[in-house]
Amino acid sequence: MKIAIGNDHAGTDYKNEIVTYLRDNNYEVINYGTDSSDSVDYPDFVHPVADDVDKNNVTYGILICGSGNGVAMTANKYKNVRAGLCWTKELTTLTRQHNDANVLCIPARFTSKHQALDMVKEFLATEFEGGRHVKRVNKISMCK
Ligand SMILES: O=C(CO)[C@H](O)[C@H](O)[C@H](O)COP(=O)(O)O
Repeated sequence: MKIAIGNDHAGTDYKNEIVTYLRDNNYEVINYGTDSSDSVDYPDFVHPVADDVDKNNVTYGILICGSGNGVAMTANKYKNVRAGLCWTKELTTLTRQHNDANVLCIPARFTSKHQALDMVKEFLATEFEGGRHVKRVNKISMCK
C-alpha cells in the first residue's frame, strides 16, 4: 500500500517515527516533508499529499501539524479527500468506519508519539463500515 505523508515543523519528529514504522512494515511511503524543525507554512506540505490522495495516486495520506487543524482544513479543500482530525484511537476508528477518511490528521502538540503511532496503526487496520454511511459520505462533496 502507498501512503503519502506531510507535516510542518511541529510534526517532524512524529513524522520520522511514523515513516520508520511504515517502512519497517512494508508500506511504500512518499515523504513530502518538511524534514526539518525550521518554521515552515503547513499548506506547502499538505498540497502534494492531498493532491496524491485526490488523484488516487496513493491509498492514504497522513498529515501532522501542531493542532492538526491547519492541515485538515487544507486537505479538505480537495474534492476526493476526506481528512479526519483525530487525537484518540477511538476517533481514528470512527473516522475510518463512518467517514471513510482517506487522510489522517494528527495534532502533534496534543498527542504523544506513542498515541500518534497507535492512531496510524488503527487508521490502516480499520475498514469503512458502508451501510447507512455510504449516502452520507457521498453527500460530503456535494458542495455548490
Ligand atoms: O497551523 C496550525 C494550526 O492548525 C499548526 O498547528 C501549526 O503547526 C502551527 O500554527 C505552527 O505554529 P508556530 O507557532 O508557527 O510553530
